[in-house]
Amino acid sequence: MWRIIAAKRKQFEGIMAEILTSAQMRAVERAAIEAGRVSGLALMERAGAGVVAAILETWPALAAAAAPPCAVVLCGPGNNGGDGFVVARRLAARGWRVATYLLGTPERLPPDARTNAEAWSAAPTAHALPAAALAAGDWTECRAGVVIDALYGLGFRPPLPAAAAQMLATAGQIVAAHPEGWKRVAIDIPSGLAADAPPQVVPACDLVVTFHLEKPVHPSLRAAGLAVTTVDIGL
Ligand SMILES: NC(=O)C1=CN([C@@H]2O[C@H](COP(=O)(O)OP(=O)(O)OC[C@H]3O[C@@H](n4cnc5c(N)ncnc54)[C@H](O)[C@@H]3O)[C@@H](O)[C@H]2O)[C@@H](O)CC1
Ligand SMILES: [K+]
Repeated sequence: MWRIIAAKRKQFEGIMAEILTSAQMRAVERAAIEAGRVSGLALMERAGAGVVAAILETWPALAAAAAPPCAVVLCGPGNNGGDGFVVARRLAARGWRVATYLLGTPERLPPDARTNAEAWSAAPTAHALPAAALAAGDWTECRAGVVIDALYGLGFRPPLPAAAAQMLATAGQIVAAHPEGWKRVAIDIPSGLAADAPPQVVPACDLVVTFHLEKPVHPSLRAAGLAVTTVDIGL
């Protein structure tokens, strides 16, 4: 009897070990950085590289298309936005047509995100109305592409600001105009959802790419039919 309970408990702990809360994930990252095993910047580079690899693995036809695909990258004010700038730089290096839209100002980005914003563009632009700038972009000729949601990740606390909701809605219109060719990818967590709680509403998204281990929100997203990929960033 006790052996069965002990075995069940071990099994339960095994399942639990596959998920980290946002605080646990931050603690793992901090420990790796403080031990000198990796820098925050290197982790961000691995995260962005992992997102690009997941995109190419999920949709190989995008990379094989005759015309270069497009990427619309929505970057938020924190390190999730920093991941977005890494993705932008890496997709552009592959010949994709890439545009970034920053919610916030480059000067107020945290250091690693700012470094990547500047590596992407010597003069990263802040749009007073990112959704309006996004709507003004002409994507009609671009039959294949991705919208990258890098607005908020582990640091998000609801509610979603209206400006962010507008950016997601406007980007959603680009995807809706090309139902076959464009995909939506969320970095770490679809923006508007809290990492540590089941979602109230499951957003439209074709792929969620998270890092190291899933967070409490991810199993519910998978259960709702969303594809969730976990990338090893060497932690
Ligand atoms: N070096 C690092 O710290 C790494 C971070 N990673 C990425 O960084 C993310 C976490 O970064 P952060 O901790 O900066 O958090 P986020 O980028 O998720 O967001 C934090 C920012 O959003 C703002 N914010 C949160 N909720 C808001 C609301 N309701 N209204 C308005 N503003 C709001 C905060 O004030 C802050 O400016 C992860 O999800 C992951 O994508 C990965 O790149 C791995 C390495
Ligand atoms: K996100």
